[in-house]
Amino acid sequence: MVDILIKNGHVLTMDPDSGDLKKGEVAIENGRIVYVGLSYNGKADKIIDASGSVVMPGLVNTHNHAGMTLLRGYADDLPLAEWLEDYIWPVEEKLGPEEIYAGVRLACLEMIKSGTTTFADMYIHEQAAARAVEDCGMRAALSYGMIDFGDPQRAASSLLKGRNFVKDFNGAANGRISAMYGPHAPHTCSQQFLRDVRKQARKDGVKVHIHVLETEAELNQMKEKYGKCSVNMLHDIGFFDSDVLAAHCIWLSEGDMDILAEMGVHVSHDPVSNMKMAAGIAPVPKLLEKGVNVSLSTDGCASNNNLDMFGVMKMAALLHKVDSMDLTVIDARKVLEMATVNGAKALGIEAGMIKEGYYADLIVVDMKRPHLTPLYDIDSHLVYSALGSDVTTVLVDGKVLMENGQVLCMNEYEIMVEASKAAKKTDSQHLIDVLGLQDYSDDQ
Ligand SMILES: O=c1[nH]cnc2c1ncn2[C@@H]1O[C@H](CO)[C@@H](O)[C@H]1O
Ligand SMILES: [Zn+2]
Repeated sequence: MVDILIKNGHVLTMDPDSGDLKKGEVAIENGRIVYVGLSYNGKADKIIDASGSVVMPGLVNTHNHAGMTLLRGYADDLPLAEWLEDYIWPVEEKLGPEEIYAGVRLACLEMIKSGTTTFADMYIHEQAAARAVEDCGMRAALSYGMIDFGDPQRAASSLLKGRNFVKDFNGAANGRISAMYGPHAPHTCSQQFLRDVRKQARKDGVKVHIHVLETEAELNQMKEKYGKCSVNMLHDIGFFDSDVLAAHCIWLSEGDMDILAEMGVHVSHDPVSNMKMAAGIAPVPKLLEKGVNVSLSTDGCASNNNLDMFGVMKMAALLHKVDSMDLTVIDARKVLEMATVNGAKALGIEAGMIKEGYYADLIVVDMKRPHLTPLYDIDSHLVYSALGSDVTTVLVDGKVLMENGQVLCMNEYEIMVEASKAAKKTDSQHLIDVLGLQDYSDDQ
């Protein structure tokens, strides 16, 4: 007797060995997939009928600042440096662990509702993020965002926070949480600090998550300070390895791409954020050609402004088509791979494919919708037509977090009220709070 059997769906395994199963069955026991095939010969405690739907691996969002849901729309349409330095960083000072907990709960709700089962995060008060992930049942690779700005005291306290976070949370929530080190970026962290973090991560056996060359300003700053770009600087101090997840990677030279490929660095691509922040266009087709593992991500909600990976998939495809003026440069299947297989690979988790022995992290996408009719090509629909709201059922670690559009792992209403209240801590003059436009007080 298995725990769950998913029947009657079109199973997109994303596993090259099994391919797609037109009417497949997936059996789940103790959080793992124990059978993928045409017909399971056995009983199950629970049957999920996926008729008219696609069953596929849950999406993996490899670069987020989940607590930034609280800053959604807080400061838009500003130059990136001004946005970060004059608006985002000062307001983050006002947010404490309770606010971040509310913000990450909101992020998890939004991610679950749009088919994301795992995310990688880098932010402040990350213990609160861990608590939110533990409570809601998602899987996550979390890191404490560390910045020293060349100040040795700040370096020491940042590293201590990062170390404590790794000590307390790596492997937490029954293994659903893995911890990473999260040095912010090569231009906001000193070389010595980056060396120390690198050393500590190797010692602790955990991965590293960092922003790399998001802006041309970073490239210029690095050239001025070190006489070389971020990639060369990091390479020269021995920072790179196959345990490094580098977000953005926009301003790369041909040589930089070769270094990333040679060192096995994973690149997280944020097409929506990059367009919104006018940061530039990452050379994704070239990186893929060189064998770099490129995954997809939303970035934080202050630069996206939502966490819908379906939107990210579509934008990833469109951006590189128009950039190269070549429609064939990236196809729907490649984008799906980036959002599932490649994401799981970057985070080192046995997910991203529906495969025996892998975690039962999967989603059901309803194909019987007006904007998905008629249906010629499933990959095409998932990337170019589907929306996060087409996801009806979500499982993580073999637990059903959402079923038929009903979120089971948290109270949606309560999460929105709590997040709206937490946003008041920003002291923003513009906040239309829970007593204004978003008046939930009379409901229920
Ligand atoms: O697009 C971005 N570029 C650089 N930094 C960012 C971006 N989005 C968020 N953060 C900042 O990274 C830190 C992580 O702990 C936070 O301060 C967050 O505001
Ligand atoms: Zn970021």
